Amino acid sequence: MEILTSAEMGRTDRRAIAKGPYDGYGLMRNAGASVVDEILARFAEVHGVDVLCGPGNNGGDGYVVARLLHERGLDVRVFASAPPRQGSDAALAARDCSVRPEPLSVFRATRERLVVDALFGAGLSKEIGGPEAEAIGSTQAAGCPVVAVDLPSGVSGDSGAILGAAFSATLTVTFFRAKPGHFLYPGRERCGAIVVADIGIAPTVIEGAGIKLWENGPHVWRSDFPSPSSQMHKYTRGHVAVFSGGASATGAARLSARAVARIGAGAVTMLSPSSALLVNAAHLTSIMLQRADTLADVETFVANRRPAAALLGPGFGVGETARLFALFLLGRRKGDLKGVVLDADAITSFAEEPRSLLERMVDGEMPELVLTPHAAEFERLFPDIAADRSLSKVERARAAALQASAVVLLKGADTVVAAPDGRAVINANGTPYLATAGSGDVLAGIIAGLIAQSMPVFEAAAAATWLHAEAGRLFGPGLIAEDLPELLPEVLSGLLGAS
Ligand SMILES: NC(=O)C1=CN([C@@H]2O[C@H](COP(=O)(O)OP(=O)(O)OC[C@H]3O[C@@H](n4cnc5c(N)ncnc54)[C@H](OP(=O)(O)O)[C@@H]3O)[C@@H](O)[C@H]2O)[C@@H](O)CC1
Ligand SMILES: [K+]
Repeated sequence: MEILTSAEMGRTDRRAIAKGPYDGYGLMRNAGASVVDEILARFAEVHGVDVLCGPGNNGGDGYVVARLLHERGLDVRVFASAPPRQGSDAALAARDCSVRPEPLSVFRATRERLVVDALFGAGLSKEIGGPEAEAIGSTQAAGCPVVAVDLPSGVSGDSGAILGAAFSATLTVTFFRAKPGHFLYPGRERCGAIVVADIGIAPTVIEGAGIKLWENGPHVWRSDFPSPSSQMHKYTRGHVAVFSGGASATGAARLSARAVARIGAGAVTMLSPSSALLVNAAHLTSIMLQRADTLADVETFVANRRPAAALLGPGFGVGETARLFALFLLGRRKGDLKGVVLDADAITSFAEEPRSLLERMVDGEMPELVLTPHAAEFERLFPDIAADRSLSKVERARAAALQASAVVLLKGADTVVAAPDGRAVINANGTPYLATAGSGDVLAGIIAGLIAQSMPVFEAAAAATWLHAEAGRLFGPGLIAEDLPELLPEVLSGLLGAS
């Protein structure tokens, strides 16, 4: 499913109205009716409903909800912060609603009554204060259920940021398509359950509108997902080079290598410094092992063994060696090396001299780059982008992707993957159990393994994020990173079997 910004949704509304069959008030009636359907389906025991209406069209939806619930015999009260603008669709909705509005300043939430939050939606333009903030405080204190119309008021639809104060909804009903603020934190945790309602806008209305943001899922990348054929041998299924750290830091790279193998790459070679060869040898079976202390060692390996993808960073150590190896790999030709994944220490290694990475020579013949920073690593490599508080997480990842000519996977509970051409996904199937040591090493391995199997890099990074999260969900409590590669076969069976 596409995710639309407020501006894109506004354009979509206008196009839909121009195309028909619904005018603005028609769409608003459909929107209100869809909220009422959800309320009746989910809160059957509620008899009293307080509908809080703002001055814009979000408030207009609220008047429709109030009218329909009143017509069904529920005890409905309406509290309005300001009257709708004359001539607006909201004014029509208010006119048709026979429940007389009271001023929002007299509203006090009670535990037994449902609150419908129709104060602000897509048009939230400044911090919430005054009676609206008091209404939010009173609702939180009462602990009553809250149904948010479009967005919980106070949550920015574009960034998920909270402007002053925001409702914590039990349910949010949004229209046509979800907005970034439904998926990006902190907004996401304020939405409760999310329903995307059909209000009579045809999906074709956004065709050609240049929407480049999606909720991550198989629909985004399934057609590029590798499926092995009987004609393949282990090297055509992709050979991945994974770089190990020193003797006391080898576990991270082994987690990565295990994930590379489990995601279906045909062969994995661990490139290890001499100091760690014995430790790695003691732990590896199907994964090959190769000594690599110097750049010359890496050059020889790449020339002779031609890995399809390389992963550098997990447990590797920060410094000159990481920079040297990374820039060498990125200087190959794509025919020899499809892609390079730089994770963890490899990202931090460029913090002091980002230009050598960000301004490297790039042409279409060079290996693709995937960067997988968490927030702190992102800040080290892209301090200016990270400092710009006006940017949403999606916009930050996109700006970084453009600057680095790389796919950027910005981690978190709401991981965003962005490509230099502006395409981006927000991941929504994560679980808190994934926040465990080594989890990121496994993710990086899955990406490298998919690239080696010829999956395009943006799709590979998006697929890896989703599969990794699915594995985490499958295991649940008690998850450690070692479990994740072992769960991939089951996740893959579900994915490949279902299609
Ligand atoms: N046909 C359609 O398009 C459809 C639209 N639909 C519905 O319309 C909603 C969007 O409507 P909208 O654009 O009127 O914006 P909305 O969120 O109601 O607020 C704007 C008003 O609030 C004010 N305001 C903002 N922030 C404030 C603050 N902190 N404190 C105080 N005031 C503040 C702002 O003031 P201003 O910024 O102009 O000064 C303006 O007066 C959308 O979310 C969906 O629910 C559906 O019915 C389907 C069809
Ligand atoms: K709202």
